[in-house]
Amino acid sequence: MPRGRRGGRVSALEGGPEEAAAPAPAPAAGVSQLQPPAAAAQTLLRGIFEIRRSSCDVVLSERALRWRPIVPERPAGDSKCDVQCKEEFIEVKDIFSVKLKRRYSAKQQGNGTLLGITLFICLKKEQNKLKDSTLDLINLSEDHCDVWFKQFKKILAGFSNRPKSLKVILNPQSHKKEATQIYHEKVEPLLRVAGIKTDVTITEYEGHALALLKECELQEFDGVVCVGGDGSASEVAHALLLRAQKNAGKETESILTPVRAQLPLGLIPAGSTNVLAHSLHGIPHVVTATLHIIMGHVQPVDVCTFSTTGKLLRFGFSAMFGFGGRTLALAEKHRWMSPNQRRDFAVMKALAKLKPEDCEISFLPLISSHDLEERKAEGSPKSDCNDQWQTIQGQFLNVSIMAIPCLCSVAPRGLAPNTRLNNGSMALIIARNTSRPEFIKHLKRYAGVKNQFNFPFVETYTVGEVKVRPRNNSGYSLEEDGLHAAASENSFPWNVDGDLMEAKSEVQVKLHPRLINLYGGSTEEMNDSQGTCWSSCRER
Ligand SMILES: Nc1ncnc2c1ncn2[C@@H]1O[C@H](COP(=O)(O)OP(=O)(O)OP(=O)(O)O)[C@@H](O)[C@H]1O
Repeated sequence: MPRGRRGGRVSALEGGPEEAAAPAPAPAAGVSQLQPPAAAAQTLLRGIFEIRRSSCDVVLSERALRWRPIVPERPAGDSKCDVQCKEEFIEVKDIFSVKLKRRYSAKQQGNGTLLGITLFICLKKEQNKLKDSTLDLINLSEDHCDVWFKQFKKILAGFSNRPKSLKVILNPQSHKKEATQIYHEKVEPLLRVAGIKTDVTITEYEGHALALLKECELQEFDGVVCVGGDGSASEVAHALLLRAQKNAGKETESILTPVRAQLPLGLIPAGSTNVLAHSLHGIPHVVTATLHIIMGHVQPVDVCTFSTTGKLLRFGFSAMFGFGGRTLALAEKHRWMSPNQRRDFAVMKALAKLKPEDCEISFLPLISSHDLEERKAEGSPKSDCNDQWQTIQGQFLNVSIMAIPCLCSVAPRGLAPNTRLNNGSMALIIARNTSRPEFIKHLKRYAGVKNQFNFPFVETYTVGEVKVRPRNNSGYSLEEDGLHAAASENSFPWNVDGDLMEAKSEVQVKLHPRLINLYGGSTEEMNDSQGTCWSSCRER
């Protein structure tokens, strides 16, 4: 029974004062550079566990858990030892749960046989992906494991930014109706392991999330999670922001300076398009999104208000007018088709009927950070806005106004690659009237990585506010496209985060920096990451 023998060896060391503060052994030659920056942190516990079938000397400090296989000394010294003795470590901040590991047999009653401790870890993988993993620390001694278990629990309790209770809103109709399955198979098990309490509402109709969040008690929750696509995510974000205005005693009809949402929002991608989750996490990956929520990674994100004649229509993150709005209007009229089918059909139909919108577009340009620095150096006012509205008029095929990069499968760098989640500006991308083949070329360019906007008919601006005023009062009629559907008279379709918004006249889009916190890590930071210390240690 090798495990028993190892357990016996451990018990010789366990429980005594040496467990709490023994000096760390000198690192083997060539290993010291593997030490994380926290190497000097105070040792909390030291003991012996079996890890991946090797008996290891294990040291827990405030910042990291390190282990090194114990190899019998060889009288003549042996370079092989260097390889075998290499230290590995995980950072304590990557642990999201700890459990006692037990074996249960059919005949056994009670708690089962203690085998050790299991740590649940969040690993960074390639392409912004996060993955859950476990690390077993095997030791059969109840007392030994109890000391370590309590210490891990204490450390985890110190992560006050991690949610303990979440309100979950799930749209069972998203995409091909798989949101419920995704939640139960991939999300809920991880939330359970992390000890997070959940209260799940399955939406029954469009607008249910909005109605629910208007009234429901939210005090007991640390955050809200939406399982669905962009339409659901945007509805929940809008609802949280409306709720915050109401709580702050603000008039919700005409908001000039909205207050921030009180609770962070987590987005689990389960829709036909998952642009919001994709932009937030750099990848539309359910486990990644769930782990960001569990780890309490929070990002402040810029939000826009959409208003007409001074009245707030809604909050949102991105909008398209013209081709983007018409395509969505067509797709919505064909909900009976599968998501991919209706998207392709709508794009083809809108391209076939391609026609420009006669509009006036006014915008407030923002000064780039480079120019701002120059201004500061010259002692000019610090404002990043030049307060000078600019106006352009003409025939436009599409107008995109985006506060976030809008990453999606057809545009891996995003529909607005030059903006960031919280850089305090929006991208205004205008496609003026051109031939259909040229416009298609422009659309196809999104699939590449560069020169998306390198066309004579495309203009891009960095702005803080935009007003779009259609000059043709006849509005948009779906009947024109032979669909015989009742479109609202004199209204124009806007695509706001994948949701259809109809507006009769001028729409004003205003950016509000960092208005909502979303659960997610910084994608820049994640892209830079070279993987966890643990995995990099193992690869060396
Ligand atoms: N039970 C329901 N029945 C019908 N519609 C619903 C229901 N629950 C929510 N909705 C509405 O469905 C709309 C679209 O849902 P969602 O965005 O989740 O999925 P999707 O359309 O497949 O994805 P995407 O918007 O990313 O293309 C949302 O605006 C939401 O209000």
